[in-house]
Amino acid sequence: MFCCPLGSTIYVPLSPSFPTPHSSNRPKMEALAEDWVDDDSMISMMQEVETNLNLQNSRQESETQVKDSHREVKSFVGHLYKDMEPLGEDLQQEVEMEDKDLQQEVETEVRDSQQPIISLTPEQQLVIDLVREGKNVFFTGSGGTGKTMVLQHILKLLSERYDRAGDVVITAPTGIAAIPIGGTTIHRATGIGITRTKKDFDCMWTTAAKKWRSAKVWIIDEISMVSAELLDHLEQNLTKIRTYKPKDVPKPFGGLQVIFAGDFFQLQPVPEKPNYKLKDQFLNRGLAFEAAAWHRADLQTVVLKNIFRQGDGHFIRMLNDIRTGENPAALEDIAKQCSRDLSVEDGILPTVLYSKNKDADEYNIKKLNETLPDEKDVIWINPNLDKPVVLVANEYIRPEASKSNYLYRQQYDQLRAAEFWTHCHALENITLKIGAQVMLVRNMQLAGKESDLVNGSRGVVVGWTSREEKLEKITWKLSLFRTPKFKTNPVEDRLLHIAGKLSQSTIEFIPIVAFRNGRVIDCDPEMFDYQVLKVGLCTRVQVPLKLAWALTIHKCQGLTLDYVIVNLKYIFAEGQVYVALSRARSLDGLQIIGNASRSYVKVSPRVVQFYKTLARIETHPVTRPEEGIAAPEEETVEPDRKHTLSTTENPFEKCPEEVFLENMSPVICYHCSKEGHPAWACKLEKLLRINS
Ligand SMILES: Nc1ncnc2c1ncn2[C@@H]1O[C@H](COP(=O)(O)OP(=O)(O)OP(=O)(O)O)[C@@H](O)[C@H]1O
Repeated sequence: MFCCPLGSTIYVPLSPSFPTPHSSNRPKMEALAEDWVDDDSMISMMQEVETNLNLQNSRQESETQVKDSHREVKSFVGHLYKDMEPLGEDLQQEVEMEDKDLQQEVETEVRDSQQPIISLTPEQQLVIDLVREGKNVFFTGSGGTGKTMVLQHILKLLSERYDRAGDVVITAPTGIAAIPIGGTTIHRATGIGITRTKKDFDCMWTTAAKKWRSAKVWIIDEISMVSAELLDHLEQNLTKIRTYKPKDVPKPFGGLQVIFAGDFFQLQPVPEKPNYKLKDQFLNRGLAFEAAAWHRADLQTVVLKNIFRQGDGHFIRMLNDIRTGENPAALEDIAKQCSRDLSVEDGILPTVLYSKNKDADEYNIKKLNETLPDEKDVIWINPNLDKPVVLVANEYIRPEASKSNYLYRQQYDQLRAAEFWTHCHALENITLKIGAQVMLVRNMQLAGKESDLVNGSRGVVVGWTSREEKLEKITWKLSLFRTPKFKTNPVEDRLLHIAGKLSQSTIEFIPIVAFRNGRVIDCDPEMFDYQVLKVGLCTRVQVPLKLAWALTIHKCQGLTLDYVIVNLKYIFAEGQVYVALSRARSLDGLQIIGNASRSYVKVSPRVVQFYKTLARIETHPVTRPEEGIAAPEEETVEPDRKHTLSTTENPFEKCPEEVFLENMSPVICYHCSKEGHPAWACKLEKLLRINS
């Protein structure tokens, strides 16, 4: 017995009856049942919703859509299975003789269906254990130590523990960082919008107070880009919002469990320029660890030490020198080794990283316009397809409340307004043509090292295959698979999974992409999901590609790039050189252009000081890590305060001042820039001085 591989729920399309903010050129949307939901129940649900929403005009249209799409799914699957009788041994041999290539493809499918298993390092496991114990946690580490991956494990754990919408608030300072973890920007989650003055934080009371009162956990990824001033203002408001009974004792963050992840040696918040016309201007100053709120939170700190992105110890050491600023000349050393031009391998050009958006955008458009396919590299299936093809995504919204119409509408509106639609890494429209330089925007989870295609893997469009042709191929592979030779179920699952994704997309032509590791694959439309806990799911179905002639350094934070040119022109920010260089997997795939002066390596002394202090307060796992390549020791200071999993100490409960005294050394006032006191105490200090 077979079932459609995508689950068992109903997708509601973003249709004209529920206009979206950006629906202008979206194709006609289909509603598709993923499993065998009978037509009548689905239609009656749609009827109910629409009657209540006074959308009678669209009723007939939706009904037809539902019927059409059901018919489509059924005929689609029927089509796949019509030739599914197992082939006899003779016929099988004949097939093998006739079509070795196809046979190989099937074998690849078998291999790809075996998912690699990732085992966590002790430090990564420790983070998860501390979160499970309900501790406030900050975990950090160089680029590529698995911070994002650990967050994904944490999210899984928390989704099992909490079952109400809004229990876990997942945020990051930018949309680009928030979307991959299924989160939203801090400004949006707290309802403060664009903050120009301190008064703007009052919006939290009107827009988000109810939500924050019932929240249990707050996650912030890329914490290095959150300013101390922002964190303090939010924490003060949160504490007030959540301490509403007179007898309640105020707790840090109003008693929320907070989880912060990030690397302060990477990109930092941009302070606002003072505008003296604005009264009480919000200036976005300081780094998060300088906030009073940080110290109040009594964070358990874990430093992830094993780097997985790069495999070459020498490169890792040089990157670390640049990261910590210990040896800025390492930039010149890398530049010496990487100043040669990277060769064009199988038509794949390296991605150029620019500091400025304008440079990256201009370069991408110029290159797309210039690109003419090199005949020998092209797999032609339709000569007209040397023209650019615009691939338009299909988008679906799936609210969770299917019983209450009022709630359904509320959830629908919430999902429709999600930032996901603007920040999803797969674009609403993408224009490609043969020869276009592209990169993956999601991990392909294929087995074996050589098949490792991840978010950031570079390739070139070498041809197109039609959806029709693809479906025929899948049918053929399924029939081959069902011979005694290929018995394992994962292959069937995988093929049906691909078929399921195709059924959710109206994209007619699918790009064939040759990647640097030699794999040539059809980049089928993928489902990009964005789950709002207990509210529902937004899904964009699009090919997982984006143009990759150029990117900005800010947009590549978090990516692994295997073929990259770093343009050092206009490098301006602290941590920017490190972020750019640490995207590369190896020196072989890295080129540096521009004057590689050590003066470009900018590292904040406050960050250096902070990481020195961390060596004293970090929590250590009971055993030492064994996997990955250990980053060079950042620090020679012997840890004098080792915490283990059994630590129960909570200094804040004893006396807040003691916490500040213990951690005094990194505290710098973002208000007056002096060391030794947090900003909120600054005014107090001035007063004391005047009084004395
Ligand atoms: N325990 C592990 N075993 C194998 N691979 C791992 C492990 N942890 C992380 N990785 C891999 O290392 C790569 C980098 O991980 P990830 O992007 O989570 O790092 P990061 O610390 O968030 O990097 P950055 O700071 O640059 O954003 C990913 O491909 C991830 O799958």
